[in-house]
Amino acid sequence: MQVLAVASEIFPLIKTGGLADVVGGLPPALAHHGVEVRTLVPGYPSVLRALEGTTVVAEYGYFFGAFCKLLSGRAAGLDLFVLEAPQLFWREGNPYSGPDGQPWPDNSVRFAALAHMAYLIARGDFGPYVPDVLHAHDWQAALAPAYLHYGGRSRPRSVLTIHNLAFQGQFSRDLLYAIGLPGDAYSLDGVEYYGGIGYLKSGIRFADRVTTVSPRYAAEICQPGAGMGLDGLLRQKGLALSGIVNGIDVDTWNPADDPALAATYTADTLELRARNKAALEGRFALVPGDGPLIGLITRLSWQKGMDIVIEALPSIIAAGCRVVVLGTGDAPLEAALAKASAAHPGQIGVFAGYDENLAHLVQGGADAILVPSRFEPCGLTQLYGLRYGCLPIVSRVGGLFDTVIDANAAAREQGVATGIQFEPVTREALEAAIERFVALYADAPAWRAMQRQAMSLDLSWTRRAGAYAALFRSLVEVDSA
Ligand SMILES: Nc1ncnc2c1ncn2[C@@H]1O[C@H](COP(=O)(O)OP(=O)(O)O[C@H]2O[C@H](CO)[C@@H](O)[C@H](O)[C@H]2O)[C@@H](O)[C@H]1O
Repeated sequence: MQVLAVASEIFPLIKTGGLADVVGGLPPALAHHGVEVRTLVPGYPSVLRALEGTTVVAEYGYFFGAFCKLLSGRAAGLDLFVLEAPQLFWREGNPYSGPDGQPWPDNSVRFAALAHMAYLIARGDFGPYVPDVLHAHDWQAALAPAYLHYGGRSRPRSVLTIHNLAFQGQFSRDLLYAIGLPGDAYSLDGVEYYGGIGYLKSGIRFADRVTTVSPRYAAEICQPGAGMGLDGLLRQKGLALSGIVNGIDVDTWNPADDPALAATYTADTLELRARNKAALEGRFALVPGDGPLIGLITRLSWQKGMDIVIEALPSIIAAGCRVVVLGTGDAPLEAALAKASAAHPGQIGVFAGYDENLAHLVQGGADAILVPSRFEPCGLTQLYGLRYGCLPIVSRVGGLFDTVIDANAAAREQGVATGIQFEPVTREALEAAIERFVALYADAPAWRAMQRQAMSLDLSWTRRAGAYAALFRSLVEVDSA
């Protein structure tokens, strides 16, 4: 079975967050289930530099206002289609925003072009390649099912995966013709969304199946609040909406063989983690010690609950913990963290930036990974934490709820506990969770047992990809029945 995926990020070529990990991790895992994936991505500089065995599939003098080529080739072991359109995508740095941190003003056109190219490939313009299923990720790709619909095509079937409902891609209605949609598409039952054009809304409306990245989040987004304006439409999808928990790349994230660590280790050699902890103390200029060390690896944003962490930092330090933060994002949160670090020298270390290797060292050296999100579709950092025996302290939402088993008395008795959950997302609840963490950590045999349990879980994409393969097959089998 052939699947055409389309997305704006793919690890290891271009990444701003978890979307890239998923888009890069799924294809090799789906191959084990007999599903061949080719992924269409924009021709960013980093993608074009990595592309090998390139062939030109098609060339357009004028495509969404730009000269463009559709390339095919391979990079980092992935089969790719690349939309090379220098006017739209030859921009270094963040794929969505300029050096001033503001979204590129032409994002509407850039990602409509991407989705439209996916549609052209999907409908068979570049045969013999014709996919059985089109799999679009997030708002940047979400117009593709709408193009299929307005192009009069019901095949191939389409799946939209929502990684984060907070990013919806809403643009002016004046763009309708410029992005190649007919006048009648602008209706409540079409692409219209609160007086504009909603890219994610269009994908939800027209995809045959909508998935999100955990069952709990799939249920949450059908409610007002977490539904962020789309809950009504999502409720209407009924059984066509489901949640599939993300896997992780267990080769890239493997404590037994991780070049970013000072010392590699397994569940049987957990004492070696101490060397990573020492390396982490060095990197973050912390006072060395045996006391509990909490790590955070995150976008600094409201979603991730960072304002609450900042409020709670004095009590977290007073409880005897040290904290390292690896994060980038909202300037006021970055400033507040720098201030907290200056107020608690040697206790709070902050690296305001993006550093993939340092993320691995945090997972390999910290005792716990804190993920206090207000909402979290799945979350990957807690999964990496489980794999590294860096036990997650998480809010009880979305994928965090689905993937961490709270260390309550019953769970500990049965030996299934893997972390700590708390609710609501408030300073008080977080502080109470930290108290529980400190007490659990002090009971070294119990802590070790939880670490071993966490590290024994199968979090691999190979396992999770089976659910996607089954979904794709169910769509194709309906057709051939
Ligand atoms: N400063 C930094 N330096 C280095 N690495 C950093 C970093 N900040 C973040 N990262 C990395 O970026 C990724 C973040 O992934 P998450 O899933 O936790 O959140 P994100 O909100 O980006 O993803 C969205 O999509 C994913 C994928 O579906 C969902 O899991 C999630 O809930 C949803 O919000 C991880 O690989 C993490 O290690």
